[in-house]
Amino acid sequence: MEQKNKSGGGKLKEESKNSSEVFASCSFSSLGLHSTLCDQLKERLGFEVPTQVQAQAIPVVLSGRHVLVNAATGTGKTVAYLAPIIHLLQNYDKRIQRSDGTFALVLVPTRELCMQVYEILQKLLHRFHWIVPGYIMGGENRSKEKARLRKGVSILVATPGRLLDHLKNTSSFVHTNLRWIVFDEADRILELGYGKDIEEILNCLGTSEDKSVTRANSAATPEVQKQNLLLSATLNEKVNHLAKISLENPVMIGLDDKKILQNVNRNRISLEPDVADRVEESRKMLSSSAEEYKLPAQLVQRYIKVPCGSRLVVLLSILKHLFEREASQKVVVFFSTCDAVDFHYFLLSEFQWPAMSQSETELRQIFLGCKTLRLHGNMNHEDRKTTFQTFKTEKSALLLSTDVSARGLDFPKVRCIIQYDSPGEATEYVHRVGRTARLGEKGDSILFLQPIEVDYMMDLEKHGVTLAEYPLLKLLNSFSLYGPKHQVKKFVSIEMHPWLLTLQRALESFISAEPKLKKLAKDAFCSWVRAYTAHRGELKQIFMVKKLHLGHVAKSFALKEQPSLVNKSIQKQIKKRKRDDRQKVKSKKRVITKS
Ligand SMILES: Nc1ncnc2c1ncn2[C@@H]1O[C@H](COP(=O)(O)OP(=O)(O)OP(=O)(O)O)[C@@H](O)[C@H]1O
Repeated sequence: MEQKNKSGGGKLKEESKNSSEVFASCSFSSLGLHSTLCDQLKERLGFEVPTQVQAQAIPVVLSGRHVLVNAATGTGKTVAYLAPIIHLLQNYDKRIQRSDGTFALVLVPTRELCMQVYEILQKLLHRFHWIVPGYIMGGENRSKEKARLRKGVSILVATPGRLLDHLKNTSSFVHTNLRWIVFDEADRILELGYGKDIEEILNCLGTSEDKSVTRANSAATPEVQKQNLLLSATLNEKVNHLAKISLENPVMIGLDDKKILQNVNRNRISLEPDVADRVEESRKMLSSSAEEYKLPAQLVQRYIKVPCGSRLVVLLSILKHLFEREASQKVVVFFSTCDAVDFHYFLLSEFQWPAMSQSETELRQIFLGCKTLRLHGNMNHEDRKTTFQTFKTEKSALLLSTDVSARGLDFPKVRCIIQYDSPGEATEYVHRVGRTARLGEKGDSILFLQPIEVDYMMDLEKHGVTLAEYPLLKLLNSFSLYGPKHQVKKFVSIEMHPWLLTLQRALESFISAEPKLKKLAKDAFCSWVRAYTAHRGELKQIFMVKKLHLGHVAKSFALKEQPSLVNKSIQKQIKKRKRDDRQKVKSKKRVITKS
């Protein structure tokens, strides 16, 4: 408390600085939005003034131009496209009707994001009852969706697979009046392998590269002015193609001239002041592998270097520290696989502490006394929905998740993001950490790296991401073992720290006594190694499976022994790689001796 008071002045200054970086100094109505819509923004969502990205994007969308928006996570991109679309729809001379079908389509990569955008839409449309919001997504009941589409949905939020399904099979789905297509998290939609679906969708809707098709059709039907919008905090070369086939002379927001110039210099491209050329330069920039990503300036980013065998105990220690330091706390931990999420979820929900109490009377209690939730793609649809809503509303909770939560989800007040398993692509790093430090709020992120993986930081640095080291030893020394603070004796390395050793022993005996958990640990071990072998491209040089010590990996799942049966195929792969490498070295030596 004292500390808070001392730093109060600084904190206030910092907050107002953050706020001026995030918010614009104008009002929603000055951007041209209808007064009722401005009231809704204020009353239903509590938005007083627009964010910077909203102030830039809203007038452009209102003007009818195609747009590509690249702005940091948590800067308000959702309302930047929803508000102007609603304004234009309510402004039609003749009020639109349900029988007119769909006017705007918002494509999103995940079901959770679909629900989130739909909820915001509902709030904004409260006083525009003739504009009907709706959503369709994988996992939902198709016939109910068909019925909704038959009645008519004016603004439809959808995941690509399910949308294509209805475009092909629901004849009563009216989309002849479609005017807007929004790709929210455009790059992720494509990364998830929806590229083909998107092309098919654009073909079905008559909005593809061959713009003549649209024009030819428009001769028969009254001309509908089409407008497409692409948004993401990270754009990559995959978006290039989508931009090419779906955007006509777009306005680029967030791709500032300085960055374009940097890229022009890097690639020795000549820059013309003309808009079309700017677009082309920006596209070239997007395909550059070293694009700098935008991260919230106030986000404190750290890495923690942990030997493989100590990963689990260090994770538990950090979580314990976070939840004991602040009882009201929201934390997300990212894992690479669904099995890993399940294992850690059950472990954290059941692991009791102290496992070996010194006195008979000492009570054992759950190690981590916080509400723990999990979210991944293998869960059933209803459980996913419940977790999503619960984590949104809880004041204090821990969410264990795969990358299904990494994109676009807006969980209020998340204070810390832990990337326990590496995100792989730098874009995923950006989106994972983007679940905290939203809209100028404070946030911390911690990236776990094994000593053999530290080169990953160089990969992040290429994208303008730099991390400081987390003070692990200080944290470990703060734990007391059975009552009085233990004496920190000299120990050779982190993994020999008495706190970690005690915790590891406790976890291992707990797991070995619980067959259900042991099975989960083994499954998680296997899929973790499989995921590790699946890193792509240059990352394979950093995350080298042959450098892993599988016994230590097993230890990180609290297994005393490395599972032998289950990972035969993986071991074969590793042995083969080692053999190949040895042969390469031998043949090189031969070449050298010959020459
Ligand atoms: N003008 C505003 N005033 C106050 N809060 C706002 C405003 N605009 C957006 N917000 C809030 O900011 C948060 C982030 O908004 P949003 O989810 O749209 O960000 P985003 O840029 O799409 O993030 P991501 O890249 O992670 O998808 C949300 O909680 C939203 O309610």
